[in-house]
Amino acid sequence: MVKKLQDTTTLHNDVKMPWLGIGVFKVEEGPELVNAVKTAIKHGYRSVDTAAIYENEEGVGIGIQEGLKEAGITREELFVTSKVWNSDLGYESTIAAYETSLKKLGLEYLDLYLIHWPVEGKYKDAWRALENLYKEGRVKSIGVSNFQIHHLEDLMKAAEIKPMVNQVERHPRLTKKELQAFCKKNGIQLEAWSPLMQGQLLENEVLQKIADKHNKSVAQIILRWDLQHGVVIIPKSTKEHRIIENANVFDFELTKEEMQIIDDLNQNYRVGPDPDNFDF
Ligand SMILES: NC(=O)C1=CN([C@@H]2O[C@H](COP(=O)(O)OP(=O)(O)OC[C@H]3O[C@@H](n4cnc5c(N)ncnc54)[C@H](OP(=O)(O)O)[C@@H]3O)[C@@H](O)[C@H]2O)C=CC1
Repeated sequence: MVKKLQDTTTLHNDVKMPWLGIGVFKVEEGPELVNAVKTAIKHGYRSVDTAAIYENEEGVGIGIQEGLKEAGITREELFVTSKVWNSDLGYESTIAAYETSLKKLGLEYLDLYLIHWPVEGKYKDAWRALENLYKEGRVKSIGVSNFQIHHLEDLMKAAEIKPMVNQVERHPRLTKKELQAFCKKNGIQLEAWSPLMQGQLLENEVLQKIADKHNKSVAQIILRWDLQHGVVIIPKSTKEHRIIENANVFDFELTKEEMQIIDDLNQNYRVGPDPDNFDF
């Protein structure tokens, strides 16, 4: 059972990944971004999730440097994720994209590098690039994002190394039960993006009732539900009180019945694009 903010899950290559990190999607370069990353590290977060397409890797890098300094911890104590964007998928272009991300972040390596979207006809070459970066020791772990079961099956047929992580949209309205089971069976760690459904679930009455019972917020109930399902979470907030709130999910436990009630909220409803039907 996950007990504290700095607890980790062990990926199939034995790398340890924190169960909880901060996401920074849609946070533009500038002081708000730098502060969010710094504040998260100050409050004990040890994982940061960004992507080339967010166009904020430079600010994330500054936030990391300042956060490490203020918290008095080393780079090795932090887990940093970025993602290669669709237009860069390809062998050489993916390697080049990795270099660019490192440069922008001001880092010498990433803990996790992901293929952002499963662009047909492109993700296998990109995966070979990730495998080589990994084999050369230039990235600690590699994975994918927005991959459905059939994408994973297809990739694994050609792959030498199995993805360590699959980061997908997941929240109580989109529980992805089959994908979760598939990932578990194959030793692929599932990670939830938009775990709070971008803030759209926070008024839900069913969740509010459970929250009241535990004297917690709806956001905390959802995040706890993920953790108890063995899913890594990266909620985004730029506000200090919410950054603290979202990390305060290690001192209570949902009952089996409560877990089931939340599972039953599933409607296969997405806030983001469909990985089987996107055109970017
Ligand atoms: N791989 C992929 O394709 C994708 C990955 N991601 C990653 O996942 C991360 C999280 O997903 P994201 O889409 O940002 O959405 P989230 O589900 O994390 O929701 C973020 C929204 O909820 C608000 N919020 C956060 N905490 C609370 C709280 N405790 N109470 C009330 N409101 C709250 C935030 O506002 P405020 O900041 O004002 O607090 C923000 O508007 C991203 O930042 C990104 O790193 C996201 C989308 C796609």
